[in-house]
Amino acid sequence: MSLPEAFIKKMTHLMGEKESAAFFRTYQEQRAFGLRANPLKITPGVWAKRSGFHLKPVSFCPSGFYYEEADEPGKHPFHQAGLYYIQEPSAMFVAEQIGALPGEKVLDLCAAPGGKSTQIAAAMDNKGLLVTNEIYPKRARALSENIERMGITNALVTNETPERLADYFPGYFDKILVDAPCSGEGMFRKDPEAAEYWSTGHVRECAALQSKILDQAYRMLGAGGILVYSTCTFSPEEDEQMIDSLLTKYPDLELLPIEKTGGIEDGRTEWTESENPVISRTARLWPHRLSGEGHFVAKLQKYGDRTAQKARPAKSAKEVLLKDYRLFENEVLAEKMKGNFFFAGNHLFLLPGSCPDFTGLKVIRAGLHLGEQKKNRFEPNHALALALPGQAFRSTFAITFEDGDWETYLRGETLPAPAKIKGWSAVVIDGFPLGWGKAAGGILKNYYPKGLRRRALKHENR
Ligand SMILES: C[S@@+](CC[C@H](N)C(=O)[O-])C[C@H]1O[C@@H](n2cnc3c(N)ncnc32)[C@H](O)[C@@H]1O
Repeated sequence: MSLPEAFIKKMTHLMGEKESAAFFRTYQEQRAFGLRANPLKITPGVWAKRSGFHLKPVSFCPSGFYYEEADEPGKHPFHQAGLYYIQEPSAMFVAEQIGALPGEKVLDLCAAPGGKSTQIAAAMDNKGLLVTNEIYPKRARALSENIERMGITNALVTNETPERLADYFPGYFDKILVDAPCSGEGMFRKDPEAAEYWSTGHVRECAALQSKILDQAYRMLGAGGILVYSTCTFSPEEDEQMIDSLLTKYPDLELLPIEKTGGIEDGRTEWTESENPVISRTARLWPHRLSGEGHFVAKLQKYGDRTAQKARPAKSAKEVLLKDYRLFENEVLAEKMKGNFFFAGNHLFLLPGSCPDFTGLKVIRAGLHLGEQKKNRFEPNHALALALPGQAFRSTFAITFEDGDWETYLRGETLPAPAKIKGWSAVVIDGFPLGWGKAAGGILKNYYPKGLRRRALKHENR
């Protein structure tokens, strides 16, 4: 592939002749492909055995695997069932650094399409609150779809600017990830368009934007809280220099060490003006040092005792309004749902535990979308099928990968149903829910969402 002249010159100057030669050689080689098993649905070990793909573990992510391009995991129905997320291998290192725990309040500020958010949510085991935000509406919708597919029930998906979010949540979060918009130098192999768009001016613009986003992240971080900053670019202006100036601007931030294995290297102190040795605590993932693309990661902590601020809790719907839902639940689900129910118009959600009042924020998904209250009846949402295990449904319509009915189902067509299956049934592939169907008179009506039908059958690497 062809690289911008000014980029070649800059990297050669920074790295020296010998190292830059090894670095540039990677652009002639094929990149590595990765996917991450979804522990909310299957343990990584079991997944590796069942997948049928050619998998090798990613050393720095316990649920991560390299796959071979010919495996085409984006076309497999297990992808639609949310058993894994296709993700560039180096990117998997970032969310591991957050160390999110069940019950915490975590923010992913620049989250679409959701690679890191889905990894963070898995670490939280759907407990606590994950605010996952994206500034652009279309990308926020893609993020929301991925949150749904992976069976995540503790997320508020927001479509806000960092400024508006910070006005709403000052000092609120235990942990924040800023996976910043950047000049994307580390992704030139994966996304050659980024190379066409590259210029030294664009690097400067990105750095200015990142600094503003970090200011807002700092405002939202509680005392004692952890902030992880990452980019997929090599430019020191967006990486070490960004962290150097952040430490000067906010003396109550401390740069924490990152454990580096599997070819991950220290950040380059010598590429900052201050040459502050602490900068070496940051991490660089280089394509010539490991099997993956370029990334930079820094982990910081705000001094002080853990005193993240509290917010007013969201108001929950009265039980009397849940009558039709409860009838549906009684008929279709094996167990009764507990927690804070919330109506947005006719749509019913089960909110994440300790969910704050989000009136006034642009929220496009609030916890688990249970379904829609229709006239005198309740219709389940796709998210409900994907959030529960196969055993959670009283009636299931079972298909297998081998029988091929999954293709008919993902195209949105009806299927012949055995007479014993009646009403709402979860369509399960090899035991894993894929979506809803409704059986009557020997036919299974298809409730696979229209917007997903076409996409479900073509390869997508988001
Ligand atoms: C590197 S991508 C995030 C990738 C994502 N974390 C993942 O793992 O899938 C950066 C995101 O920042 C968003 N973004 C762009 N401008 C922004 C801004 N001014 N404030 C916040 N986010 C912004 C982009 O739309 C993009 O989705």
